[in-house]
Amino acid sequence: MKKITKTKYRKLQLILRYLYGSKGYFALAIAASLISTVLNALTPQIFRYSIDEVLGGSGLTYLSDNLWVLAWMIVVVAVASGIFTYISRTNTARAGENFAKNLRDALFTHAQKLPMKWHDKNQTGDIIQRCTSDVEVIRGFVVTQLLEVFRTAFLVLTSFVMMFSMNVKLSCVVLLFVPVVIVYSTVFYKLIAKRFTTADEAEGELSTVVQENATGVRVVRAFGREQFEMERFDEKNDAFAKLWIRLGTLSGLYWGIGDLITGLQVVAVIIFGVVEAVNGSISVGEFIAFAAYNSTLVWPIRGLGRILSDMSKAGVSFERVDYIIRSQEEEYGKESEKTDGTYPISFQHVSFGYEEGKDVLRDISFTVPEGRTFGILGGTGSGKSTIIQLLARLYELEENRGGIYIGGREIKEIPIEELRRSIGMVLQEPFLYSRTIRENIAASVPDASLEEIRYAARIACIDEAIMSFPDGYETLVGERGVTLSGGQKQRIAIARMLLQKAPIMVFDDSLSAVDSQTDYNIRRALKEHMKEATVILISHRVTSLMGADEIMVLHHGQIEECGTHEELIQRNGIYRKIYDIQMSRDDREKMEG
Ligand SMILES: Nc1ncnc2c1ncn2[C@@H]1O[C@H](COP(=O)(O)OP(=O)(O)OP(=O)(O)O)[C@@H](O)[C@H]1O
Repeated sequence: MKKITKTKYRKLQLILRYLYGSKGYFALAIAASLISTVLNALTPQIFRYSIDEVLGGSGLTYLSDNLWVLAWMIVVVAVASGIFTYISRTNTARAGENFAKNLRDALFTHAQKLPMKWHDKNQTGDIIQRCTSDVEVIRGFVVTQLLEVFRTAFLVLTSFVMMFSMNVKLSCVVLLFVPVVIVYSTVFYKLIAKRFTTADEAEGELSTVVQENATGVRVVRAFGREQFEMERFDEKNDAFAKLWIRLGTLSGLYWGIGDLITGLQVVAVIIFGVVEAVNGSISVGEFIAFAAYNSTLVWPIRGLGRILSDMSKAGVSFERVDYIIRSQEEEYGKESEKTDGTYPISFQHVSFGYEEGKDVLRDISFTVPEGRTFGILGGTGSGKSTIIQLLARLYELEENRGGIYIGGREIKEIPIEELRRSIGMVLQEPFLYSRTIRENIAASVPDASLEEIRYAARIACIDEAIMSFPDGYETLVGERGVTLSGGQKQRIAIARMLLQKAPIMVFDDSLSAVDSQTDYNIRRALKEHMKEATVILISHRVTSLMGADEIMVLHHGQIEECGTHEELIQRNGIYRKIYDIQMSRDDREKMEG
């Protein structure tokens, strides 16, 4: 029970937090809705007067002679009620849209700050769904259901006050049905909530399949996996449809039983009302007004069930959205004394595993003096990328598992933005936005001039290729623009990183898609123009690394050898073996000569 109250409180907190900028609209919507409810409650009283006082001829001669006054009263009440309903609806829509916008903003911003470990655990399709359809469900809850709860509670209160003022016995008959409807709604509320969670999860899985196939369309085609993927989609689609059919069946049952209860309530009011009227305890006008109140009550109370069931959906969506909001952001890093302006890198006895008990790096120690180039060579899965992910704190090093230092400061002590600003990275699989080439290169420095952009592109040996496109640097990348080769993408990513002018530069196998000659040209240009940077070069290719000041050979997460190219060649170990395999005699002569 305590837990339920706590989660309900949490939901309320969530709503209030993101209602900023729309509380006024919301308050106005509630006020207008309440006024319109009171106005609606007046109409049966006008009927009652018309019947008892005018038709019954028991007095109020002015009204008997001027029936049009009553007609006008009904019209005025209806128009006023309409105006207030309009005010309520428009303000509700404003409040709802504003709320949804705030929530989407918060989710997007928060998701940007969540650690890589979190992203590894959560599927993209599911995250997208939480940020879109779940937000919509919550918006619906705030806009419609929450307001409806206020309105229903007020309507029930007003109607019962009116009914009790006319006939207590008959009012008690109506009152008896209220708990029945509420109990039955709550039972369904629980059942529907459970099925909705399953259906929502299935939707997440379906979105993931669609998203994977859309992004990996080339792989699917290249491997002729269309049939397999279609079957996989059909399976998920079937499961999803079945869940919604089951949900529909349950809803059908809910509405059917609801109709039955409503029918019984109306019948009970008619039977008891007629008996009371025959006994003379209620006038005809009162009976008709009573029936009118009863019928205005029936739907909101029935609606209460719908609201509760919708609330159950919203409850699930709240949990799903809250899961993102509650997830811990990356640690920002403590404010410490400023850097001394140097950027040597040092790893001291670093061990790391993505999962507990499965270390992918074991006792790694090395130092890269400032302005030097450090090469890392190793087979796939040997832990090369992990080293740089730890350096940029994309993954956190656990306590007592070694230390990573830049300029003598442990990286945990460096504010994360400062740390990442000082490390320029070109990742193994470069990501380019569907924007122009200029915008893609300038992503690291949005206000860079075209001249600066072109300078970076020249070092990355891509300027010429870009200029050969009809739109040059304004060429669009991606689906609506040019399709770039893997090597072109890599070089654009290199230019983007160079523009950042970071004191540390990391190339994670980022020249793998360019030919040996271009690889060589880029490295030469880099050496010439970026003399001061501390560079980490990761590669499978010995030729890419042989110019480095020091080379570390990784094998299954451990350091196998370390030294300059010449030292490693002379040592006759694994480096020498790789060198011999990779280089044909001709190549060797070309490189050495
Ligand atoms: N996000 C992750 N979650 C779990 N395991 C991971 C993750 N990233 C990498 N690994 C595992 O860690 C090990 C080292 O991976 P890493 O990417 O550092 O290797 P690598 O040397 O860069 O390989 P490659 O040259 O193929 O890129 C691999 O066994 C890999 O499966």
